[in-house]
Amino acid sequence: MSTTLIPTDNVEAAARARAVIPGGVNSPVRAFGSVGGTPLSIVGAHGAYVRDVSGREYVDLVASWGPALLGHAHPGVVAAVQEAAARGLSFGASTPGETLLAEEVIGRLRVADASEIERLRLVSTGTEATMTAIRIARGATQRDLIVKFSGHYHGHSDGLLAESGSGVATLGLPGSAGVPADIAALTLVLPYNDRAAIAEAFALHGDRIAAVITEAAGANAGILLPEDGFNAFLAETAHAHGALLISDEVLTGFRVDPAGWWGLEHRAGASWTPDLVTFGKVIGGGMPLAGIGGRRDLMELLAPLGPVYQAGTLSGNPLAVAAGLATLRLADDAVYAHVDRAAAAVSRAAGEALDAAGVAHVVTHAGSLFSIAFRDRPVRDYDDARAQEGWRYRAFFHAMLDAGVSLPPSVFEAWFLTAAHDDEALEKILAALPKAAAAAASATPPDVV
Ligand SMILES: Cc1ncc(COP(=O)(O)O)c(C=O)c1O
Ligand SMILES: N[C@H](C=O)CCC(=O)O
Repeated sequence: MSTTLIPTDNVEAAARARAVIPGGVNSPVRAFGSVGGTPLSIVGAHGAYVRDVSGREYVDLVASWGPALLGHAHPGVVAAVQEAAARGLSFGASTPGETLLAEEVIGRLRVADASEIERLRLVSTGTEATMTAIRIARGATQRDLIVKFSGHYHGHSDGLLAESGSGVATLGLPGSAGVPADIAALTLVLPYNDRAAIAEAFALHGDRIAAVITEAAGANAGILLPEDGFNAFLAETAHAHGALLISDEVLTGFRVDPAGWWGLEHRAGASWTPDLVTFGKVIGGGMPLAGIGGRRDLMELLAPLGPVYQAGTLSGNPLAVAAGLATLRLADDAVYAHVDRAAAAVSRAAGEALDAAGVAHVVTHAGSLFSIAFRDRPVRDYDDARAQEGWRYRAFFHAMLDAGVSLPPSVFEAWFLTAAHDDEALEKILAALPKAAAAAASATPPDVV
């Protein structure tokens, strides 16, 4: 028998959740694993704010881990979902909306006519998108090995969890139990931004590598920015050996630019093109939706046209498509300009507050995405990210939370601004920063009593 009463404080909500849900969460990053304390149990959100079970509101810098580009419950997105819901929740058949969304996505990627993204297949999660992209790459090349980078996160499929970022990094895990050794052995994990390591891997295994999968810009071990020309180098190296480049834009896609990270690099003059690209988060506007895009010859390897199988009862769900389409149509240049300005204001103020408190730190940006690492040198790869004084973030995070600002509960996650972060919300964040910086300054490492 379940009780229908909703808890009215986070402690009770977490206790009840833990009694029926492993760890009390449906995704480990929500568990406050590295910052400690009681996870928020959220009952609602609007604009730049989330509200917990106790009725307390927080300025939100998690943004559902990225999707809420326009802010929470944007009226235009909610109306689109309500209209779609009134027509039926799911049909298990094609819908016109899917085509409109694919047209919108492909159109956005036509930056300077450089895009080779000609087809899009919709799935429900970023995990499915990267898993499918890899299957296409293996089907196309008839090869088995995959290259990924340590500290990058591509979802939780078996072959992609080794030295993964996000929750795997937060919990300090090397990967995941339950992945057969034979599967793990098919993934070569290399240090990010290390061209020599990549050249060596291709020299040794080039005829067995199906694809390199990379976050377009790393954002799951804090921000790991690709060095100048690094993505182009990956494309050239992969292509020189008959392998493909899969650019994972689940997090960056449609968030850092109307055409994602790839669009940002192209507007700055780059000319590389991924063979396959994966989307998630913003493409679904807060509903479960993701996609794989690519050249026609590769994408038409997918069933029913080709031999690579992929399917999904709820793939292209009409409510999710309605939310994604409304979000992308509303996300005009003014939205991106606002998010860029808001991110610049918050990151600058955070840096100034930490400077004033004498805390060694480095702020790294990938467009409007940014993160703070507690070290005095740039963060180039996962080893650098792990070498920081991450324990300072715990004190910083809780001081912000006490002041009514909800940050990502891990130093390895990016901060997300939205179009709904107006002056009032930004002022609340800025006002909270000096105290949080002071808390970070006086924090002690976990083994010091
Ligand atoms: C870059 C990247 N790829 C893939 C994923 C997996 O997406 P999902 O959580 O929707 O499975 C995520 C985040 O979760 C991500 O940040
Ligand atoms: N860092 C992840 C996505 O980008 C966090 C989302 C999750 O795993 O729940």
